[in-house]
Amino acid sequence: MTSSPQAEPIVSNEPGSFPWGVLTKRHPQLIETVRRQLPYPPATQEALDSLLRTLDRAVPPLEPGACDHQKWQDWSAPYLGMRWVDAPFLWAESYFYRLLLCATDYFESGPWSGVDPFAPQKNAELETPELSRDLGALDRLVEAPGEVGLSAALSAALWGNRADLGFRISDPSAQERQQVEDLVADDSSLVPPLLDSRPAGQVHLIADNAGRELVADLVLIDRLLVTGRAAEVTLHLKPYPYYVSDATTQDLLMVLRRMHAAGGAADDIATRLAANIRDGQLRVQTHGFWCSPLTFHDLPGDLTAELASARLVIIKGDLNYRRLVGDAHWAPTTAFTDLTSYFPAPLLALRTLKSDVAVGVNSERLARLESSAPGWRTDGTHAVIHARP
Ligand SMILES: O=P(O)(O)OC[C@H]1O[C@](O)(CO)[C@@H](O)[C@@H]1O
Repeated sequence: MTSSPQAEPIVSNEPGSFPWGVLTKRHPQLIETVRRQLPYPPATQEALDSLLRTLDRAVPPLEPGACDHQKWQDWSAPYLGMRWVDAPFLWAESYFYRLLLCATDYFESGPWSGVDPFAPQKNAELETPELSRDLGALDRLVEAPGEVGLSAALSAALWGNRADLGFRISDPSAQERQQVEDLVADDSSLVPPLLDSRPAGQVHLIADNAGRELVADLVLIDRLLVTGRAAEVTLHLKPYPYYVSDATTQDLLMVLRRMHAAGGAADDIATRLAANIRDGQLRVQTHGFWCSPLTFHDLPGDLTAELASARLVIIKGDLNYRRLVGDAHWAPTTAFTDLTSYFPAPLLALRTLKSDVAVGVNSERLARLESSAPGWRTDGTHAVIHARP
């Protein structure tokens, strides 16, 4: 009998460690940013201040009557009352974002209902020169022939994951650091054979960030549909704001609008995708699970059934990757395929590394990384393409 690999969950109580920095520095900064960027009334400012105060105290319960209170009560019961940094990192981050939405009355009826506290940051990104440059470059990408075009679209979707606003809050220089094109692991050669068995099948893309990353994801989706490599695509978005820049339906609409406004190939792609949404070839879905503090080992039955029929599930970003393999101190040489054998469909993970989890790295590469690039796991310069047929 073979046993599944095991590892200790990542917690944040080691001063100076990456997760410690997220919980003790980034989260307070984020509360400040939200408070500054939107003109919240006094009661909301007080709720945000109160959340800020709890961050170096005990983890508080969700208010009774809050949306999904019972679910969060179940997920949170083991950790309420302990220090934030002693709880599993994955759970603590997720719960922080849930409390932030509570503090800003996101789920309450009233004037602030459904107002995205991260909208100013997301909107600003849509006006950056970097995004304009990405949109302008699409004119060349659409002309690239089959394999070259697919590979360029995959690469753009991979590196688009660097554009993550939460990450930039605590590390503003992250975008200036050079990306390392030599991937830490690269299974991209497995992708064409996975897609090309006939007839074309269903592809699902579990999205990560809005803005630049979502533009790249939409270009990849368009490419798959236009070239007949996917018969239909399902795009999974977050049902509500999460981890600062995670993409919601509202963000999708903003991005499509920005692409239309750019003209050229960007406009053509947005026009095709809007038509695909109208005719059902591109389905946009949200599910509460994507904003839960759980790993994909706990995918609910409806999502498992849906993903099981996919030809390929594309999983974007760092957080989804942590949820896929488990947010634990794996030995980096642990096989990606072993950790993901439970997943109900063939999968492709596109991730730039922005947290400590690392798997599927061969031992020579690992030795080189450890000696020459000590920040490789967390500084956003390195990336992996992992596939499991
Ligand atoms: O947007 P992404 O790629 O999922 O990255 C989010 C990541 O940012 C962090 O919040 C901190 O870098 C990680 O904990 C998380 O995995």
